[in-house]
Amino acid sequence: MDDEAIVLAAPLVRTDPHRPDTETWLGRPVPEGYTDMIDQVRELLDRLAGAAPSAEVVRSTTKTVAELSAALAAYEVDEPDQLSGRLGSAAGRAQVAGPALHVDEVDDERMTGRVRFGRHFLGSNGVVHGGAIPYLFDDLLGRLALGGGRPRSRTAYLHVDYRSVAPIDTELRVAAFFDREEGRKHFLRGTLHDGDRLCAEATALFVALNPGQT
Ligand SMILES: CCCCCCCCCC(=O)SCCNC(=O)CCNC(=O)[C@H](O)C(C)(C)COP(=O)(O)OP(=O)(O)OC[C@H]1O[C@@H](n2cnc3c(N)ncnc32)[C@H](O)[C@@H]1OP(=O)(O)O
Repeated sequence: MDDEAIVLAAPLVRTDPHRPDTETWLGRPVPEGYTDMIDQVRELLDRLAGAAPSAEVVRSTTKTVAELSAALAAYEVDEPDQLSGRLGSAAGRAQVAGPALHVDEVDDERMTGRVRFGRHFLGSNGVVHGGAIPYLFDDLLGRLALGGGRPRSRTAYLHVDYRSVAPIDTELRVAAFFDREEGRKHFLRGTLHDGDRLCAEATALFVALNPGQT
């Protein structure tokens, strides 16, 4: 097994000091174990990306996943009642489209945290897919854009510079900064580091929505 294969086969380790099992959403308690379920789906996506299964395992996995989809379909809700992507203190807001981002510190102007991209986000050679990094920055900067009592806003542009490769299955550091405000325009920037090494940085404009604007 070469070094790259060893990295890709490393055990999945996820710890979430902010596990929000007691969190409420829309005044109702989040079902116990909800974030564990999301973690398991993340792990499933990582295992799926990394597996070359036998036909028998393909058949049984297809059947099991179809059964799980049917079970969840019975609980489908409209967007305002959705939990995934809405749990602010859960890793990655409990949204599996992006990586499990853990926010460590946040104030009105700054946010820091950690993120680990699993095998699901592999591009090639043990490196995170380039498309996954803008997702991370949009989410990170979008959250800070909403901080400090600022109004809802949408990303007008997001510019990402890839400075060096970002490895998967590695805890990376993220930081976001609220740079300045010009009327409805909010300028933010973010960084992604592996240790002291800068992997990527981003600048973004978020435009505050006018009343009634979706
Ligand atoms: C718990 C929840 C946490 C959530 C975190 C996740 C956050 C995710 C955030 C998103 O991803 S939002 C989805 C992606 N973005 C969009 O779909 C936005 C699509 N675009 C729009 O809806 C509108 O173009 C936009 C609201 C951004 C702006 O349209 P408006 O009609 O409201 O504003 P307008 O076009 O008049 O522009 C206002 C100012 O911004 C400037 N501007 C707008 N777009 C720009 C641009 N692309 N580049 C440079 N400047 C831009 C524009 O020139 C102008 O500058 P001035 O006031 O100085 O004249």
